[in-house]
Amino acid sequence: MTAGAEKQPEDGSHEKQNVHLDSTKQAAASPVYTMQAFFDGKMKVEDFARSEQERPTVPHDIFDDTLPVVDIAAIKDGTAEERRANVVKMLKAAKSWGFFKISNHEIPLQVVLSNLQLIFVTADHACDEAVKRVKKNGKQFFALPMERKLPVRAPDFVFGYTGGSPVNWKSKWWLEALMIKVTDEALDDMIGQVFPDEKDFGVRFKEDLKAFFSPMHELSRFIVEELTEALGLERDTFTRLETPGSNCTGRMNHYPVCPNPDSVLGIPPHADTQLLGILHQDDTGGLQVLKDGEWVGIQPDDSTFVVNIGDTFQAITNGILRSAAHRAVVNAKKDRYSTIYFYGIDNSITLTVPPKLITEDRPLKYRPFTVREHRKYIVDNEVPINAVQHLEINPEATALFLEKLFG
Ligand SMILES: O=C(O)CCC(=O)C(=O)O
Ligand SMILES: [Fe+2]
Repeated sequence: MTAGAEKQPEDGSHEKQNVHLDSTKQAAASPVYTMQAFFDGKMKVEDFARSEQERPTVPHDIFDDTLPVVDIAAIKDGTAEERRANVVKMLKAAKSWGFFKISNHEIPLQVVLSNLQLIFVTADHACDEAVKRVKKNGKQFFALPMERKLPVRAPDFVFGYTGGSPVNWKSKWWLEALMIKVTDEALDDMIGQVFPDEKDFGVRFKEDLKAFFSPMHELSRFIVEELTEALGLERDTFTRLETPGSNCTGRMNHYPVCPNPDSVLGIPPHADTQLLGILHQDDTGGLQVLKDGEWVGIQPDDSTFVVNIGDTFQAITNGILRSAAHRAVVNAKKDRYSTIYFYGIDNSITLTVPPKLITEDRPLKYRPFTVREHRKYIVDNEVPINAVQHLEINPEATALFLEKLFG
């Protein structure tokens, strides 16, 4: 998730990866995180234990293979019939599951793996020369000692390194994550901070990250626009709200192996904030989606990515698209890694549902909101499962709004 409670100018212009603070100041401003406390011996696995009702009932390696798979190449270059069939399938999945897989997306897996292995290494995939070199040098981000990772931490819990959830939260997360705002400035900040003495490596690292982020960005826009058009709106109704103040973020999650996986959660049930996310998970398994009240394990496979609708897309489509709750469970055998590209629109613009999506059968459900305020709500409330509900309006307010809108 890309949640945060940054205290920054309302125009969002100064939202950046805050890595320049000196570490003493950072330490004072930032919470201590659960995995950090665990690695330091200050927390035990038992301290991560969830209540009976919250515990994962489905293990990490039990999957359901019914998640729809959408063929992106067929939408781009297929016959009219193939295109229609896949767009219909995608819209249906976005409404019912809030999740779908995409195949033939034209982003070579190696692009994801080789550059992200610079951050974390999934040994099975370590075939690329660059990856081997990085492994040997021990430069993978997550393998760095905590004191080198922590300064990349942003106190706003949006961009930077977080070693779990803040220890003072009720919810104790078993993961560490790196969130990178996808701008040149943010990437330079992060790389300069982590690898200050290795300029050549830094340049290559950044090139590799961008080689991943750029096509993910294009792919995200394409999917958003196809869904928008399928809803009967102008194609760029939402993508035109993308600005430099948008929240397009890369997120890398590392779930360390856990001796007692049935009692903890990597990430508890939540929905993502932005318009959509595109996820790659390694072959371990652990992503689970709430579908019709049941937790469904999503089978890892290297030929597809997993796409999910975020709260912002649900709210600005008047609830037509679904931002589904999902969670990550961990296991006792092997570390797990996942990588997500989150596509977001401007943080500060007031978003409203397009009138075309408000009908007698589907009255206006969500009040005007900004992405920034929604993210703040999510963090302030420790990432609740159905955060989007706080954007709902009550019937009286709806009637007033509709009267204003339609006279
Ligand atoms: O690791 C996963 O599979 C899910 C991660 C996730 O939901 C998130 O980072 O928001
Ligand atoms: Fe998520």
